[in-house]
Formats: sequence, structure tokens, C-alpha cells
Amino acid sequence: MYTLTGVSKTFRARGSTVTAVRDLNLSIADGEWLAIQGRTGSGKSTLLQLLGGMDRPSTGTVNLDGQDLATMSEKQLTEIRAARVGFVFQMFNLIPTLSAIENVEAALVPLRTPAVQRRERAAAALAAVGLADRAGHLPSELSGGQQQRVGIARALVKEPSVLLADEPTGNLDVDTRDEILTLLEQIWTANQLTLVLVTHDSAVAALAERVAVMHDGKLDITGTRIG
Ligand SMILES: Nc1ncnc2c1ncn2[C@@H]1O[C@H](COP(=O)(O)OP(=O)(O)OP(=O)(O)O)[C@@H](O)[C@H]1O
Repeated sequence: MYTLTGVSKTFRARGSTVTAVRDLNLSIADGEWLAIQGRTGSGKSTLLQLLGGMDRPSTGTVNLDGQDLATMSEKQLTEIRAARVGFVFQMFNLIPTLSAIENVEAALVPLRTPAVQRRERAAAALAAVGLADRAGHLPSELSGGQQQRVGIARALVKEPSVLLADEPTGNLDVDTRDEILTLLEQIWTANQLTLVLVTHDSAVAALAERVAVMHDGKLDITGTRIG
């Protein structure tokens, strides 16, 4: 489980200082589905980066199962990201020159999984997202929804305990959005994942167990949905 205490994140760029996250306190239970809403620039992506150990807070602690990500070395953070946290992105972030199955396998390279097992696990992950018949296709040969399925398979293949999704349906039409949400819901239920999903879309947030709203770096956990 996550416990964030007094977390702030300040960026200094081009002579000015921006506080993206301000004095934030938040607990996320194991297996919870939390949606984070908020206007553009309110700090949602920054919060997700802090949860995933992709960045460290300027002040405060980001505790994941008793370990503070804020004080970990880069090597320790890399290990946490590789083994425990899956990421799903709005723009899919697939490697264009690799096939679907190679993109999924790539997630297992940092874990030093032997090549034969990598291939088997990647094939199983692609099958789990309904893409067994597209394993050899390049991203450019897949629809947006199919590319996001590959992105989800890549996040899941390492069997993470946490899935962090930043606007995972933001680049998809409404029907495809609903297919991807159904898939995420199935995966969340089947794998008992902790799912934190950033979205502008109230229809997406409505599926979550709890909704937190960010305003100018502050988090309001009233369960209120906006949009
Ligand atoms: N690396 C950075 N350097 C400087 N400022 C940054 C950096 N990353 C984010 N910011 C600033 O922090 C604030 C919060 O940004 P963030 O991307 O977290 O917002 P967001 O709510 O995710 O926005 P969006 O919905 O548009 O993605 C913004 O004012 C942004 O300009």
C-alpha cells in the first residue's frame, strides 16, 4: 500500500519555480482503484510519476509497502519500476521498430528473464489482452485500441502489484475507450492490482472505487467527480 505524507514537488525551469504538487497526504490501499481527475496543469501526471518512482518529491515521503521511494537510490528505484510498477500511457509509447510481442518482451529484459520465458510470458500477456493473432505486427500496423492493448500487455507481463495509467483512453474514440476500460476492469479484478488512473473523463473516473480531484497541486479526496 501507498502512504504519501507531506509530499510537494517543485520544478525550477527558466528562472521560475512551479509547484506541481503541494503538501499532499494520501493513502492508497492494496487492490484499490483510484481515479485522479483535475484540470490540465493541476499536477496529476507529476503525482503519478512520484507514485511510480520516476521522480522524487522535493519534500515528503512516498512510502510503498514500507519503503520510502523519496530516499531510494536510482538503482533501487529502477528495480522497483522494473519489477513492481506497470505504466500505461496516453500515447501508448511503443517502440515503433519492434513487433507487438517484442515490445511486450522488452519489459522483461531489466528483470533478466531468460529469452525463452520472455517469449512465453509475452505471448501469454498478448493473449490475455486479446491480441494473440497480432504478435508479429508492428505498432504502425495496429489500430489505436490494439496499440493500447499491447501497452497494457507490456505493463502486465512483469506481474506488477501496481498499475499506473496516465489518460490511457485519452487518444481513443468512445467505443474503443469503453473496450479498453472493460479490459482494464477485468485485469484489475483478476490480478488484484492497485490501479491509479489519471483522467479528464468523468465517465472513466466513474468506474473507479474512489476519485481524487487535483486543484493546483492540492488533492481533494471527497469522492466528487468533475466534468
Ligand atoms: N519537468 C518539468 N519542469 C518544469 N515544470 C514542470 C515539469 N513537469 C511538470 N511541470 C509543471 O508542473 C505543473 C503540473 O504539471 P502536470 O503535467 O503534472 O499536470 P497535469 O495535471 O498532468 O496536466 P495535463 O492534464 O495537461 O497532463 C504544470 O504547471 C507544469 O508546467
